[in-house]
Amino acid sequence: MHVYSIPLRTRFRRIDARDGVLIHGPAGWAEVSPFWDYDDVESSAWLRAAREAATQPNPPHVRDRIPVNVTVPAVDGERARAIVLASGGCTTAKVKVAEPGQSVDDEVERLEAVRDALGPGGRIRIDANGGWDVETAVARLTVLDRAAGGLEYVEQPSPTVADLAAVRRRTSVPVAADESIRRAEDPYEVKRQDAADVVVLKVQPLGGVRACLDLAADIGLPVVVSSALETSVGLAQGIALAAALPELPYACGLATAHLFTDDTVVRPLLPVGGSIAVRRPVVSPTALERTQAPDDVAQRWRARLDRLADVLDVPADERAAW
Ligand SMILES: O=C(O)CCC(=O)C1=CC=C[C@@H](O)[C@@H]1C(=O)O
Ligand SMILES: [Mg+2]
Repeated sequence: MHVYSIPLRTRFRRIDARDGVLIHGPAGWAEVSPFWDYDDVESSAWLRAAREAATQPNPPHVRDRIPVNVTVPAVDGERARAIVLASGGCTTAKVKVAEPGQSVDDEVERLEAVRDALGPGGRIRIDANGGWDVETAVARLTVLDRAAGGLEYVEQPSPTVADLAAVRRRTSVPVAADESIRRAEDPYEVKRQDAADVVVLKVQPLGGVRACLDLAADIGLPVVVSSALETSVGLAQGIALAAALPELPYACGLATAHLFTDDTVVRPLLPVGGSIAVRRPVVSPTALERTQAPDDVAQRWRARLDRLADVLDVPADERAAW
């Protein structure tokens, strides 16, 4: 197994460096990188996804390239513009909003800059990570929809499924559910409450590519595959899911290798012409050496991985092979 620690180019999700574990199995390398604020039971889904990737081949794919969005963190207008222009041809941008400590003016500036960089034909979606109450969301969406020159959708404007349903009834901007799917006890509640137009699926938190394919088939809503802010080893599972889905009407949030200063593979999964080629990237010994976590971080991960393996009752011989 390999424990990595890689600085991010810009602070994202209130973290400056990302760390996690790569485990090895008969089908290749796989990533386990639950955020540190997730408990062991929630994080065990991430290990379930990695065990699938390490032991089973990817399901058959129906497309060879995955259209992706550029992800724009909560940066100023100038940085936002530069990120879009350096995105590898992405014509859809996902812009972070509702960042603690920032104002609506910061968001307007960011969205105007992204629109300017994309041109009139580009698509802009925003992600509030559940940061607004319903009233704030409804008011903010009017302003931000105008600043962006039209929003494709808003991802998780408010925390609960009932909130999403309420926002959705009061705005013309389509609503996407992210945390209400990947952190929910019952992801189908979104469908039952008519709370979203789109669902965001992330392979690690939802327990693997096959679990996501089943969820997509059963929930009956359009799907966007997004990353969990992973190295290219983890991203490859998102790519595998996006490649296997029968329908893929939107660009996916899988262009996040750009947010990292380094990667665990020879050729990171980065977009060219706005899409990422479907392939499993090759882990290289030199990349592993470069991204090796300091001892204290590595020890914390080894202990955490053991606890997650206990939750899933992983046999000793399988653990030893990691
Ligand atoms: O969807 C994307 O464009 C990139 C991935 C992304 O935004 C996220 C990855 C991981 C954790 C989250 O805070 C965040 C999200 O909420 O979608
Ligand atoms: Mg999100």
